[in-house]
Amino acid sequence: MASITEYYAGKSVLITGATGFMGKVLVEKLLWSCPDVKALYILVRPKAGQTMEQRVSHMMKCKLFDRVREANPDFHKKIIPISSELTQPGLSISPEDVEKLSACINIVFHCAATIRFDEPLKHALQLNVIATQELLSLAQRMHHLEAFIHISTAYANCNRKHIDEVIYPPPVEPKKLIESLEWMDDGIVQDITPRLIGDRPNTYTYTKALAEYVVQQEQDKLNIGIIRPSIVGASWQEPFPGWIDNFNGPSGVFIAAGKGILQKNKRIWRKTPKTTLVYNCTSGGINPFHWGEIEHHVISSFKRNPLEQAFRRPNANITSNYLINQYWILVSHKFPALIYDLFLRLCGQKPQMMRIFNRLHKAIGLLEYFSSQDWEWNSDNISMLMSQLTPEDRTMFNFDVRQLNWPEYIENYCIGTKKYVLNEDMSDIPAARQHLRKLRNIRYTFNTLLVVFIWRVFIARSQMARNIWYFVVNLCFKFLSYFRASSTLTN
Ligand SMILES: CCCCCCCCCCCCCCCCCC(=O)SCCNC(=O)CCNC(=O)[C@H](O)C(C)(C)COP(=O)(O)OP(=O)(O)OC[C@H]1O[C@@H](n2cnc3c(N)ncnc32)[C@H](O)[C@@H]1OP(=O)(O)O
Ligand SMILES: NC(=O)C1=CN([C@@H]2O[C@H](COP(=O)(O)OP(=O)(O)OC[C@H]3O[C@@H](n4cnc5c(N)ncnc54)[C@H](OP(=O)(O)O)[C@@H]3O)[C@@H](O)[C@H]2O)C=CC1
Repeated sequence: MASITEYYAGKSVLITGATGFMGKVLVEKLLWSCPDVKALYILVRPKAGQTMEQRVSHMMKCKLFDRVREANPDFHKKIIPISSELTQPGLSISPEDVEKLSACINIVFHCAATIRFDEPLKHALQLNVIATQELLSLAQRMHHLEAFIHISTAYANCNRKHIDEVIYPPPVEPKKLIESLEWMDDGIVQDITPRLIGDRPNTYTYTKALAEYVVQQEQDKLNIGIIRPSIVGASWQEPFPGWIDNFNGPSGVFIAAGKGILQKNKRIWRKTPKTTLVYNCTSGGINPFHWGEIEHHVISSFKRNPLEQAFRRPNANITSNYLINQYWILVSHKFPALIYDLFLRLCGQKPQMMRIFNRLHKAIGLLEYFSSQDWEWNSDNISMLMSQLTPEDRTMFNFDVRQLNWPEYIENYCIGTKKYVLNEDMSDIPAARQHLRKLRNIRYTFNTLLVVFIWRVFIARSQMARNIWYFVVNLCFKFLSYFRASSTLTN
């Protein structure tokens, strides 16, 4: 049997979403571990004032590609960008490019998607479902296609508690939904979205479930693999530990905790042979790690490697009680944010803390569905795949999460958010630690002053408080006199 590296030798691969988080990692891994791959065709759109070419050249300068660049400075020659806007008919690929792709592509990886949890249904449907249909049509025109790999999510069927590696019946026939949404204006679609998505939390998981069904419909014509990752965080080992470039999933919450703007949070739990092969890529069943443990390691990691200019010391205590949670949001988030914004105003600066907290609460609210429940994923196909690999491939393409050391991983993850998301320098750590010590001293001083103030108010107003105070002071004096007397006797 050929090794994976041998399999890819001389092959042409088409990748959608190559400019995204997972797509970039895939491109890097193929270039590194399959150096004889013939070409990687990537579908890219112009964006944010940058042309397709500028975006690709910028992407290839990313630190992620350091080892590939070192091994082969001409690696960019293997990356062939194809202009494409996935929401347009025919993916807006030019006829010449369609011809080119039809003639040469051997493997397709479909990574592109909108992963926003608040995406309007029409747009999520357009990108996650209709674009997938369009890509499948294109794939059928490819004369040498060997596999179509669709990246889904382990949460596509999050309305179920036990999830097997099968395609479940879709919540609605995608074709019918597409037809009916076509004539509706955005307002109506927004109104009926909660009814349509039913027991799923957002349009993302809903449209990803529809996309799986759409892909499955082509199983007689194509060799299909559906990959369902759960939560993808920073890189584990390759190309180096801790690479991450976005705030998605738990990353934004980790950063918020590190910056000290997440003091209390709602209870979060552990997440714990066919023509179409589905792979549930999850770790909960084989190497579980609880959200509570993650919290502990994130906080201690950020205490060792603090983020710059933290608002407060890293913290994120977990509570399941709604009222306590609301209390802490008020006392620990809104009140300090108001004071800080007032301070900024007085200094002639723009207030920003309240805006940051509001955004954070919105994000936490959207993530809560996933962090507060448990799912059980069957991962037999993943185990089967692992058992079929040669020992060399198992090392080169290691996805055995049993070997993952969570505390070490979380440490690298937190450092990764500092270095690659916030672009902070590791040499600033002593100054950041000094800043944390200053924050701790401010907190101690503030708490002491607060206690003294409250006590003074009590003493002024209550006879009982005065009596207690005199009793305690008296006790202290007696203790001191006893201590003095006994030390004089010993001498
Ligand atoms: C210590 C605690 C330990 C416990 C932790 C527990 C955490 C629980 C987490 C559970 C995670 C579960 C995830 C489930 C994943 C499903 C997996 C998938 O399939 S798919 C993957 C899952 N998909 C997702 O995760 C997507 C979830 N995200 C969303 O849906 C949206 O971002 C949003 C609705 C949350 C905010 O929308 P909106 O308000 O419109 O804001 P925009 O997005 O437009 O960003 C505007 C700007 O702000 C920037 N920025 C963003 N966040 C932060 C931050 N935290 N801070 C600072 N900045 C942040 C952002 O870069 C941007 O900057 P720029 O480009 O302008 O310069
Ligand atoms: N990240 C995670 O935790 C998980 C991700 N997944 C799945 O993995 C896949 C990749 O996710 P991830 O890399 O995190 O997502 P990103 O948001 O980082 O990347 C999305 C990619 O899709 C492209 N894209 C979006 N809209 C269009 C469009 N209209 N036309 C052309 N390209 C477009 C983006 O291009 P551009 O740069 O131009 O915007 C980008 O390359 C998705 O299918 C997602 O469902 C599954 C489970 C977990």
